[in-house]
Amino acid sequence: MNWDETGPDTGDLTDERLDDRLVDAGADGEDTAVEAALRPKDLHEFVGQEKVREQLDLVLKAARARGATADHVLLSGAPGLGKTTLSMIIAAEMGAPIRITSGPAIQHAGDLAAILSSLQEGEVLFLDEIHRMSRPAEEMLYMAMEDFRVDVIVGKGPGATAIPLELPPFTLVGATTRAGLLPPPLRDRFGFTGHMEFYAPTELERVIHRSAGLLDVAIDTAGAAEIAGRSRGTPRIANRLLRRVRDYAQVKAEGRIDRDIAAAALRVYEVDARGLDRLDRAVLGALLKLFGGGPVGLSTLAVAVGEERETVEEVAEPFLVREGLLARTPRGRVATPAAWAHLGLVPPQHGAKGQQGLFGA
Ligand SMILES: Nc1ncnc2c1ncn2[C@@H]1O[C@H](COP(=O)(O)OP(=O)(O)OP(=O)(O)O)[C@@H](O)[C@H]1O
Repeated sequence: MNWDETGPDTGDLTDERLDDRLVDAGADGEDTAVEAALRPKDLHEFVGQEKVREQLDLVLKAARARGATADHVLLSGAPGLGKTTLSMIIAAEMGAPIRITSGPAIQHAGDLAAILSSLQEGEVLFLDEIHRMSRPAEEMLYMAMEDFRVDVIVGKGPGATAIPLELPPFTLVGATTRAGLLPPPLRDRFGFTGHMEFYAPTELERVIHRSAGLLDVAIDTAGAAEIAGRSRGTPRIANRLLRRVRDYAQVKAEGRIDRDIAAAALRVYEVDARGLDRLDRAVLGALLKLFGGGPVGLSTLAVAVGEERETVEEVAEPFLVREGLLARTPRGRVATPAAWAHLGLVPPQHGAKGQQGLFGA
């Protein structure tokens, strides 16, 4: 591979393109529809996350044995790792209904009071992105979680009065991508906290085989391994890549997925063997080819790939850092030896490093 063949061609990395990123761990419209069908229905079917599963199993069994409502549960972890799925499993295991809402949807304490006061006894309330709730709603939640009671404020100013409202016992399942952002008083009110880890490739293979079965797609072991290796440790991405590979297999291979078909399909969709897409490779390519592997400042790197600073920092970099391909240092972004190897390039010899330090952070 040389520079002339692979210069960072970033012309069409528009916002719409970013919305369509196959390797984005967030849910899109198509996911929402299909995910309902692919969600495991009980803890037994839920793949991986052994620790969380084992601990949660105990919490739920003990609550059932006591005939009590389960303790409040906090689930933390990156998008697409199964927090919503687990909350539904908690409700199913407790034989309870579930109400699903999210922090950003609750901007006023009154919004939360309306939801809480309409819960049934034992109901599971799933609050996604709990760290994004407004402060007054958060404070109302403290009392609701601890005492199953809220104070509804009626009126304004000096004449305002607090009317206490008893709530039925319920189980709050809070989900957050960043447990560290939760104020300690909120974190402390959860009886159980489960941290969801990225999945190992073998676990993702199991997710893919399970989903292929539900979607009635024929896939062999090597085909599932090929998709798993490109799924960035995330079941949502694994399921999405499986659906795209299925499309390709239907058109080109009578619907059967093996290693070659999976690899060929994902080449078409520009997801490489390690799960990097076009944006990731453009960032890495610019860092290596234009700046000799860095250090280079984030703004300079962003200009080089024709993207916003935030896009590079928030969309591309987290996975590159996680994969050990890029490091954020006080002097700027630096490529690791693995990055050179991944793009099939040879790092410059020491003499060529005269550029270092020219590009500020
Ligand atoms: N452990 C698992 N086993 C099998 N499938 C899983 C597992 N975890 C997640 N999935 C599948 O991945 C998809 C995404 O899961 P889910 O919606 O629960 O993720 P999430 O962590 O709630 O994401 P977000 O934070 O973006 O809402 C679903 O289709 C689900 O079926």
